[in-house]
Amino acid sequence: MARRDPADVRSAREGDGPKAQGTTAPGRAATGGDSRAEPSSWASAPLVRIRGLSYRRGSLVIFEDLDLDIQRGAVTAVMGPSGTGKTTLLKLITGQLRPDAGSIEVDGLDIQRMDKAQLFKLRRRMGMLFQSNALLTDLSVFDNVAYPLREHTDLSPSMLRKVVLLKLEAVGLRGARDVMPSALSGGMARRAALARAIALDPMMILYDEPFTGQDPISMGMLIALIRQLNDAAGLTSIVVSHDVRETASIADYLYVISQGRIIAEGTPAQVAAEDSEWVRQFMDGLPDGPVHFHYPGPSLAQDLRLRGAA
Ligand SMILES: Nc1ncnc2c1ncn2[C@@H]1O[C@H](COP(=O)(O)OP(=O)(O)OP(=O)(O)O)[C@@H](O)[C@H]1O
Repeated sequence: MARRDPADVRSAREGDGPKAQGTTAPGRAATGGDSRAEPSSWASAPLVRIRGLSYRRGSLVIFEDLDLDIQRGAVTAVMGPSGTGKTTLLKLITGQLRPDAGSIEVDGLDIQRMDKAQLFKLRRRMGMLFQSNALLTDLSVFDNVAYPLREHTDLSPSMLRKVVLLKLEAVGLRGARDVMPSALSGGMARRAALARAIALDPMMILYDEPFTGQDPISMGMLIALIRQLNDAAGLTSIVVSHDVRETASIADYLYVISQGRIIAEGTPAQVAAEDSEWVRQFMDGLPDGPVHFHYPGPSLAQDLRLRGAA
């Protein structure tokens, strides 16, 4: 797959990229026909720039020669079937995993060249919302949000209190500050974790499956919140998800990943108009298609024969 430079990405967004028609292999599709305006901030260098990324787990190829940009000020969604490597991508961006090949730059810094101390410093500028929320169960909502501030700043108690209350206000949980995590609903727990993720005013926030396990009301609140926080706080957001409709509703730009490669990218309207069978299977939730139901392995007959022989 040819590598792109930012001009190619902009070109794809503007709809003049090559359009893959009914591909039978996962090729990248940059599609056209969108009317959504491109934020002016996208003109500057991307906040995250990934080039030629390859990553394996044993013999399993997770990414192969992947190029991807996260534009400043935008909500970028990375979507794809379960097990396709979305969480792995977030771990690579935050330097928790090291690529086998390729480069990952965050805010102009090559994370492979950073030592541990530099990585920790960079990670403080990135808020992460985990699938599990990772709230500290022995601490109240207030103290969970205060935790990173106590760890990483010298704020006075009164200033710290103000910051925590403002973060809780932003997610609608100021009134629940004394509640313990075990007494929170799933949606409230996710919002408390979000308040903690923004406690240190990160430049970027990474959401790992933020809508999983949420009822429709909580999901609606989260969708609105992700967009509002991004725009009001001047954040850059990466949303990793397989919830197609919800994610597309707030994203400025989408990447669809399958089998280690980007199979489509563009604005939600551009990706929705894409007609390759790989993209359609994912976007329309089709059980049959190029992504197979069965995990790769020997045929059933072979396996049964082997078992019989054992
Ligand atoms: N620690 C690990 N050791 C070995 N393989 C792993 C490990 N973590 C993840 N994998 C494998 O890497 C692949 C990508 O996993 P990852 O969790 O990134 O996928 P995902 O797209 O986030 O999935 P989901 O949508 O289900 O959360 C999967 O096949 C998974 O089994």
